[in-house]
Amino acid sequence: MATVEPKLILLFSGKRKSGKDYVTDLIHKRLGPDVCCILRLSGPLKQQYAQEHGLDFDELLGAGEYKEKYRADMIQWGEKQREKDPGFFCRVAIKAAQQPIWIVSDTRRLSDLQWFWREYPSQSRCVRVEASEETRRERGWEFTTGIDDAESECGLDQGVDFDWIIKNEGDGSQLEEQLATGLLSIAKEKAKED
Ligand SMILES: Nc1ncnc2c1ncn2[C@@H]1O[C@H](COP(=O)(O)OP(=O)(O)O)[C@@H](O)[C@H]1O
Ligand SMILES: C[C@@](O)(CCOP(=O)(O)OP(=O)(O)O)CC(=O)O
Repeated sequence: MATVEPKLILLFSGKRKSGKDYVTDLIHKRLGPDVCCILRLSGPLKQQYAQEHGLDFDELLGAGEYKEKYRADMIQWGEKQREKDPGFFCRVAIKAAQQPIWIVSDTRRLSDLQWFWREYPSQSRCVRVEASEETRRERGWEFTTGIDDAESECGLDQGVDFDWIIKNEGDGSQLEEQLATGLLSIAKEKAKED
């Protein structure tokens, strides 16, 4: 398990090219590396997948064609791991966490959220990053059968009452305002609960 008990965990999800990494990087810069860390469930998945398949881990972490080439097979491989142990990637991802606020940038399945809700019920908040298909296409997204209609992309489309929804359209000119008010609102609500 993690070496520190978190005060707040922001569980992010969103469709491909909705801006999960972009938004979580902005929040990380806003709060600072002493206060928060970004954790990725896909990190340990890609590392083990790369090891088992003799692939380049750094390339899989990138945003280019190399990752997309192996995405479908990584999804299937990852789902087989999750069937055996739904919390495996969550446990590995939080091991390095030292800061009081955790930003999990890439939850995709109810089993991901359920693990955090079970292990950290009072600290976990669900955040959804949304962008129109037009905006996502402008950022390089193309609908891919077997990926954009599968659990990896659709697993959290229903059944989640999100604590915060971030609209990340266009150049995101409204983004900074949303982040300021959203973070303040979550902090205030958490303080009332503690
Ligand atoms: N508000 C924004 N303004 C400018 N560029 C953005 C914005 N949101 C996302 N992007 C860009 O769009 C691309 C996809 O964003 P990313 O965060 O990687 O999406 P995801 O992690 O959801 O797949 C990246 O090149 C990123 O820099
Ligand atoms: C097999 C994956 O973990 C690959 C995820 O890679 P990224 O997290 O890099 O994806 P995006 O940022 O949304 O483009 C997805 C899964 O179903 O576990």
